[in-house]
Amino acid sequence: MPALSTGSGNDTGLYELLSVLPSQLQTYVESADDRSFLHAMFTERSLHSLVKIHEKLQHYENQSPVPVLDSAGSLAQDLTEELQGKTLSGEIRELVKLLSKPHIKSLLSVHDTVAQKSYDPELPPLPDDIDEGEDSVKIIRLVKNKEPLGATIKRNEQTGAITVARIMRGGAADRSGLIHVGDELKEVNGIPVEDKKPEEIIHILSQSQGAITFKIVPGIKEEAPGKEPQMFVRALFDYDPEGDKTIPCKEAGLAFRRGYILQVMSQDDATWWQAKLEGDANPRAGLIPSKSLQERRFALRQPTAQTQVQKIPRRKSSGFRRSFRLSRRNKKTNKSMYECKKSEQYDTADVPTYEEVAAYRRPQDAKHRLVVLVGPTGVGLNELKRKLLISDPQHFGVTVPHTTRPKRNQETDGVEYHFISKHLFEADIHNNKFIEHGEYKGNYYGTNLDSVRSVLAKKKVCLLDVQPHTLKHLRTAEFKPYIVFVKPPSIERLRETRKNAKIISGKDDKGSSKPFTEEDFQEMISTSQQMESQYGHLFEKVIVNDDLNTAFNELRAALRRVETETHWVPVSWTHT
Ligand SMILES: Nc1ncnc2c1ncn2[C@@H]1O[C@H](COP(=O)(O)OP(=O)(O)OP(=O)(O)O)[C@@H](O)[C@H]1O
Repeated sequence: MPALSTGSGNDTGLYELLSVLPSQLQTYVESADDRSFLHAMFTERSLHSLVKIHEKLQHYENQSPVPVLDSAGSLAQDLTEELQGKTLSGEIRELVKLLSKPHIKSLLSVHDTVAQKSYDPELPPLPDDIDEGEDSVKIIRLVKNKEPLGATIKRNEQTGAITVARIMRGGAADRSGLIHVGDELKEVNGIPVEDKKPEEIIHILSQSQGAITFKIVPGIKEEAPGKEPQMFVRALFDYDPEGDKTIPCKEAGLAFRRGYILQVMSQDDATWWQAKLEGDANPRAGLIPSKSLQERRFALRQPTAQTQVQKIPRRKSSGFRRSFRLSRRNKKTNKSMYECKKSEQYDTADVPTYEEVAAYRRPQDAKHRLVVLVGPTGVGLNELKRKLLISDPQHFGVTVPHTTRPKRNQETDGVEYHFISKHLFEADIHNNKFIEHGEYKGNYYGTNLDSVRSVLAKKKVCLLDVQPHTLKHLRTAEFKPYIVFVKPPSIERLRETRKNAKIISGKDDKGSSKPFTEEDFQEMISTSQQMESQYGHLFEKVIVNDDLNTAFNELRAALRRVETETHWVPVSWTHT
């Protein structure tokens, strides 16, 4: 039987073997199935192709081809230069075009590397002034483009040594894997750094382009490379490193605005975290104040903030909503009839720093997120709610308020109000079932959590407008509120747009309406500013109610997106 090797070029021994094997083996194989299996296997096309490749490889191995030249790359370049600028035929133009393609250039470069057998990486020459007694040093060469290095340094006050303080995740230094926290910097581009201030070294680095050579004494502790962390937070405050005197390196800071989603990459340092903007293609992290640092900063400013908060007066002089926003099905419902009793204190314990969030998309059959509208009195919350209800009464719904006052003849329980006993109402107050409640002429009125639940249970979008201090209690996994702040336009635009509008008078108990006064406009704007500064971190959407139809369309579109698209919500809302 021939050996499984074909030897020289045209020898077809292996093919012959493949063709005769089934008949040769026939006498040893009894089962017809096995025989047909063997036949199919030996006539299989892929087996024949493999044998062909084997043949070719053997052929070239025996020939031991050697490259004709080892500088195909430079030859191609010379040829291109020679041909350029001459009157060329179509074929030569095509050749020039081919030779200029990066893939061909790379292929030729690989060819030359193999031909020259120069497989070792090219290292920069070692500096010849290395002191024998010196610690073992690492010479690192990084090629720097416009991107910063992504590392911060510090000076040890006792020894004067300059060490790497932190490596920004995803930055150039991090990606190189060559520089680590704790490494001691000896030289940058041959310039000793021992007697230099960190700012001077940063200056040398920022001036350097192209290859930078570092002489480094490796630190003892090296960071273990970790997986990219996946913690996302919503920033609840604005941050600008330019104005931050305490940041170790302004250039390394990451600026952000309240509401931005940040991906936290490292919390190794208790004071300065590293983060990048969510969705940013740039892998390099920037420094941001850690949660605890921001809390400390807030606490230092707190005494003034606290007095300001407590000073916010009640509706009559401040413009905070004077009423609970109850269902307006009955136009006669007097919206100024009751005051908020207990919830005027503000919870100042919550420090707006960061809130951990996760991406959430409402499953098709799940209940809708509660839509909460907030804004100063007279801004147009009821008008917007009314327009939404009219636009799609099957889709949107509002809550029915509870009261202890006796039902009137024309009223139906559960339509204008849920009429309940004082005893029951007080029990519900005790059990924290009221979002807002108040008393008027000896009767209680209020918006009960169960009335929100009953709208949501009908698979409707529940529209609720509340005073902003109640938001905190509504922010639960059950309601997943989408909070929209409706804010007034400029005073000039208020004068123009509200010419025919009416505000419910706060001066009498009857809730009679009157045209807006200049004082009403000013109050609306200042209350809006107060609300935004105090509760702005809770608002997911801000709409300026300038032109009513534009504001309505913006709100409608935002609500559609809430129903269908992915949004960032507090991570606890996504736990089942
Ligand atoms: N963009 C707008 N342009 C003109 N008029 C408007 C606009 N938005 C609302 N209005 C009018 O302003 C008045 C007050 O609006 P609305 O009652 O909706 O305010 P509200 O925020 O619910 O106030 P309140 O706190 O007093 O209940 C109404 O007459 C309304 O029609």
